[in-house]
Amino acid sequence: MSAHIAFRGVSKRFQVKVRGSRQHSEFTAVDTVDLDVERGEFVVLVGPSGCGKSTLLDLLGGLTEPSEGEILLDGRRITGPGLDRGIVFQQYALLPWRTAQGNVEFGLEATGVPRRHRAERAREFLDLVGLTGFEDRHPHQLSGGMRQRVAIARSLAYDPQVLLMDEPFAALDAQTRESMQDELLRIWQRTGKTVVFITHSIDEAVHLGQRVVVLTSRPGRVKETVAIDLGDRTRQEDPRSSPEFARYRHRIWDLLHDEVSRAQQQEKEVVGA
Ligand SMILES: Nc1ncnc2c1ncn2[C@@H]1O[C@H](COP(=O)(O)OP(=O)(O)OP(=O)(O)O)[C@@H](O)[C@H]1O
Repeated sequence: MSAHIAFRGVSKRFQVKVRGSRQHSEFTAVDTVDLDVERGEFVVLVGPSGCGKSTLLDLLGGLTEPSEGEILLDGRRITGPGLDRGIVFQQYALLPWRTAQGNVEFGLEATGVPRRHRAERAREFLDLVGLTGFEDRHPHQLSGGMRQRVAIARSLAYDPQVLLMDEPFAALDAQTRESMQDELLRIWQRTGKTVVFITHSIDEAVHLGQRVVVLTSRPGRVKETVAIDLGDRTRQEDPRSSPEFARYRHRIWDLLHDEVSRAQQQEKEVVGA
């Protein structure tokens, strides 16, 4: 059987202006990526800054098209955005003039959910992310973590098969971030969504992922995929402090270390060019 999500030889090149000239050159951001994700899986992508993580997620979201190769969702080629994929970015992208409830309902307006069901559905998903009682607050009346919960509720409410998350917790303080990670694991267990998650944090990757995909420095390729076998983290007292957790953290750190050094060298070369 074919995978739920399949990247098949996916490359992405951008045209960039050559400095001091009118000419353009091609810049390879992502190079021949092959990756399968199973239905209901939680996959985390890590890699040095600029290695093409967001580009891969944008491709999967259909926000941009591959220069080569294709991405299949249940065997169908992705050619644009769709309600089968929900995206949560680092910045909340909420409508400031709408309440939490209104923001979640907004996500449902495009899906043809009848008006009378929208309010009920929005309440249900706000409850799922622990925001019962905050329905009538506007984004500026909510904390960063709460705003991100609204964004997650909005994405989940229209029932996408896949949740794409681009550093969704990066702007949060350490404690809020950890509790959001646990919240997300619970939501993932309850909803059975497929999650593709980007992070810079090795701890976050190990805590959340069933598999962590380590990408090379630019152009992004799959360097190695690490299967994480830590059991159900939501049932453990302090899962981040176990020796197994430390071993996975070190393994991924090791894989990333060389790539980050290479990426920093590349940056210096670009600045010095
Ligand atoms: N529209 C674009 N035009 C030209 N270059 C682009 C474009 N979008 C991204 N890039 C370049 O492609 C490379 C990959 O960018 P991308 O944002 O995917 O990296 P990333 O791994 O998500 O980075 P970070 O971890 O810093 O967020 C970068 O060098 C970036 O400058």
